[in-house]
Amino acid sequence: MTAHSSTLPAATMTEAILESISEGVFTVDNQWRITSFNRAAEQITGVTRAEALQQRCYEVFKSSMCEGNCPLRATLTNNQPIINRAGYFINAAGERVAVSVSTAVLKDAEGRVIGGAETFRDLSEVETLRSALNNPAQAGRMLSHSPAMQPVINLVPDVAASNSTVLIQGETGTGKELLAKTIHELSPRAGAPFVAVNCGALPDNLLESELFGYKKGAFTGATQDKPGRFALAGNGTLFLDEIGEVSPALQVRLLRVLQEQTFEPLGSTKSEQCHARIIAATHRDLTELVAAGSFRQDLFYRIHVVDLTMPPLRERSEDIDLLVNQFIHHFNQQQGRSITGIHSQALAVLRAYRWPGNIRELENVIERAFVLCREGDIELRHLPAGLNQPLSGSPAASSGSGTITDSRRSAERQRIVESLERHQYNRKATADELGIHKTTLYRKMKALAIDPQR
Ligand SMILES: Nc1ncnc2c1ncn2[C@@H]1O[C@H](COP(=O)(O)OP(=O)(O)OP(=O)(O)O)[C@@H](O)[C@H]1O
Repeated sequence: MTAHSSTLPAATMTEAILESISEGVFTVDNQWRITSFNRAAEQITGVTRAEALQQRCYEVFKSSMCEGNCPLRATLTNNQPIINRAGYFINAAGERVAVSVSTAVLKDAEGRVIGGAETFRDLSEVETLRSALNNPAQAGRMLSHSPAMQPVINLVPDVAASNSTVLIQGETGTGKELLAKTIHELSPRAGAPFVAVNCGALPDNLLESELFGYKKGAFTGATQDKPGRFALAGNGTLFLDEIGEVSPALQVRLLRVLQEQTFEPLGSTKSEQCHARIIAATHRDLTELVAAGSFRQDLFYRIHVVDLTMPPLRERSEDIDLLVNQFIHHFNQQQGRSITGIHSQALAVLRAYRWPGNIRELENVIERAFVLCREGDIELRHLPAGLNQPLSGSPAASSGSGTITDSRRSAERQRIVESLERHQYNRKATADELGIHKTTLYRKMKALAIDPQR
C-alpha cells in the first residue's frame, strides 16, 4: 500500500473498492430502498445507478428470491449473514441471470440496524456451460435444457397415466399441440386415435356437426350419417385447440359431454357414449374470459382439472440450439439434404431474437434457410434480415411490450459496438474500457447479437 492511499478518507476508499470489484453490491435501508449500487451491479443488471437509487430492491431485481425467499429479509430478521445462495433475477434486457448472493446486516455507530447489504456474482456463464453439458430433460419427442420447461416435462408422465381432462395454455406456436400428442403417445390410449379439432377455425354450426357428427336427414345436404370427432376419437384423445373461441351455446353442449360422458349427433334422439380423453388448449387467458363473462366458469373448472403452461420461446432461450439442430436434422431427412449445422454468428442472432411466433416461427426460419443455403452451415445471410434487428425492428419490440427494455438493450448494444470499434474489436481492451470482465462482455455480445469477428 502506498503512502498516498493511506491518506484517502475512509469513505472514498470504500467507494473506490466497491467500484473496482467484479461483484455487484448494493445496500438498502429498512424500507428496502436502495441506498447504494456499485458499477458491477449496474453492469450485471443493466440498470443504471441513477435508475436504481431509491427504488425498492424487488422492483429492480424481480428475482426468484424476492417472493418469500429473500436472503436480505432473512438476514435482517435473524441478524445472520447468508453466503452464496444461488438464484436468479431478470435483468433490464428481460433475460434471466443466474447469480450467487451473499448478504449482511448494516449497523450504525450505535449498533442499530439501518439496513442490509447484498453482493451478487454473475453465474450465467457457468449455468450455460452446465446446461450444455447436461443431457436435456425429455418427455417423448419433447427435449429441453430450459428450467422454464422443467415443470411441464416433470408432470407429463403422471398426466399421461391419468384420465383427467387437461388444459394447456401458452402463446401461439409454443408447442401446445405437440405436448397434447406427447401426453397421448405416453398414455395407455396410445394405440387409439389422437384427433385434433381447431375450435377457432370453424363457424358454430359447422363446428357442432364436426364435433358431434350428424344423422342422415338432419339438415339439407345430410345425405348419410357422418360420425363426429368425439366418435372418431374412440378410446383415444380428443384435442380441442383454441377452446377459448367456442361460442356460449356450444360451451353448454361441451359441458354436458364432460359431465355426462354422452353426446347426441345432430338429428339423433339417441345418446352415444364418449370414451375419449379430452385435452383442451388456448392461447387466451381463460380466467380473463371467465371474468368477462364470455367463457362459462363451470366449463372452465371441468377442463382445468390439470393445467399445463407452455413457456414462450424467449423464456427458454437455452433450447434454441437444441431446436435448431432438431429442425436441421428434420429438414435434412425430409428433403434429402445434408446441411451440416449453423454458424455461431447466425446462432447468436437466433438467440437474441424475441420470437413472437415462438417455435413455429423458428421452424419456419430454418425451413427458409434451407431454401437459401445449398450446402455447409446455415449462415447469417441465410436468415431473414428482420431477425438481425431484434432491438428496434422486431414485431415484439413494436408490439408495445417491453419497449423500455428494448431501448435499454439498444443503448447498451450501441455503447458496446462503439467501444469495440474504438479498440479494433480487441475484447480485452473493450472490456477494460467498459469496466466489465471479458466473459461478461462476451456474454453480452452474444445476447445482443454483436458480430465478434468484424
Ligand atoms: N419441442 C419441440 N420440438 C420440435 N418441434 C416443436 C417443438 N414444439 C413445437 N414444435 C413445432 O412447432 C410448431 C408449432 O407447434 P404446435 O402446433 O404444437 O404449437 P401450438 O402452441 O399448438 O400452436 P397454436 O397455438 O398456433 O395452435 C409445430 O410445427 C411443432 O412441430
